[in-house]
Amino acid sequence: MSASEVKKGLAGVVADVTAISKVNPESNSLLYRGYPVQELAATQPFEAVAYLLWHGELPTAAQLADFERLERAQRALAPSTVAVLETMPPDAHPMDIVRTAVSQLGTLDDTLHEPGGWTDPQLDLDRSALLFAQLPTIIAAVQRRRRGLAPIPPRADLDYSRNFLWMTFGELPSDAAVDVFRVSLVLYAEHSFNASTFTARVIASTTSDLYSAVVGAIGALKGPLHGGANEAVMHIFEEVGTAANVVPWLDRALAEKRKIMGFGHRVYKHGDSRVPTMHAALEVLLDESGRTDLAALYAALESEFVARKGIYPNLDYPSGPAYHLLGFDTEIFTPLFVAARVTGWTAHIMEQAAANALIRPLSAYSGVDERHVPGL
Ligand SMILES: CC(=O)SCCNC(=O)CCNC(=O)[C@H](O)C(C)(C)COP(=O)(O)OP(=O)(O)OC[C@H]1O[C@@H](n2cnc3c(N)ncnc32)[C@H](O)[C@@H]1OP(=O)(O)O
Ligand SMILES: O=C([O-])CC(=O)C(=O)O
Repeated sequence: MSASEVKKGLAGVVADVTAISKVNPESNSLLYRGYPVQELAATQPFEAVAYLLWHGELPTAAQLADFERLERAQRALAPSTVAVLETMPPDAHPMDIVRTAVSQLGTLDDTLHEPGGWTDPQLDLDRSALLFAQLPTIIAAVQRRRRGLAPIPPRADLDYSRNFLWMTFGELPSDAAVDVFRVSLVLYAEHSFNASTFTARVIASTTSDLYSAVVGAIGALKGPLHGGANEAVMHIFEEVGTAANVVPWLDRALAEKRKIMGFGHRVYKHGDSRVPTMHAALEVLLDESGRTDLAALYAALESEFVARKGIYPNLDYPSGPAYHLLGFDTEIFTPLFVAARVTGWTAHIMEQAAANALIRPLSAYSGVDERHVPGL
């Protein structure tokens, strides 16, 4: 294997098949189990999208009701999970806290000790549902602790999106704002072999357990070239300040060869299929809040960067400011991505396990030629 054969970053490499989602950069479309993501975002509760990703079909009304009952019944954290959250330094990055909490959930799962329990398909489905139900409780508690506030217990009379916002803020925004949050979760849920999902599949391919694979995926998502970009976008807005500052700021940033967060994508080169839907959702919040300054800054940075580089916004560009306007701290944005993407990750972990081959590529050696320890 020579260095010239290397596909740096595995760019363009088809690593396996998947029936979970199809990203098509030519038609700028994204299908979850065959359904256009825009149609799901317009019509489905996030619970139904999770069900679709795991089972391959949208739930019937009875199946959705059963799943909602299960999800609502599992939201409360074990006292030991609450204790783990409380021992973490309050100023630790929320992604590190969430990663640690998921790892701790793995230690509570006795079925991992059963013969074959690590990769049992039914147990993996149960574990996926548990993570789905508990991540909002964990993330809301982390957000509140950052503000010196006690956690708010989950409310079984509220659906997933409403309960998440309730546990975080102790009040509910307008129905329109709740819907923006739901739309963001649907759009973030799944995106084929992105870096965090591929990480999860690599870990699953060793026949390790689902919690370990999700912990690894969280680590991969944290990076600003991937999920961490939604947080980084907000830092950029803060740094630029106003729409009038965009041109001089961009002159400097590009001269320094900085990456502008929230723009560019490995697969989509003509725009991200999810951005128009998320941008429309963001506009609802911009209108509600009267934040014409942020709307102007958003538009100015986008048009100036696209004009100069021909590189388009990705989903993190509209999601970052949307989460800001919903009231989340910037450091909580990527954990929100975790809560959404755990659905896709776990669907992929189960798909990998069902038709497994150890993922172990080759490398081209570029070190020194063979040599020998002196004196031998
Ligand atoms: C939900 C998600 O995870 S979406 C991705 C979120 N990540 C970001 O928003 C981070 C900013 N974007 C980037 O860093 C990149 O666009 C990536 C990592 C997402 C994709 O990268 P790749 O497919 O590897 O493209 P690559 O980095 O090679 O970019 C190609 C060229 O465009 C430039 N480029 C790409 N994105 C950007 C950007 N956001 N700002 C400035 N230049 C950029 C690169 O510098 C490179 O230029 P060069 O050919 O002169 O060296
Ligand atoms: O597909 C990717 O490489 C990154 C991305 O947009 C996602 O994970 O949603």
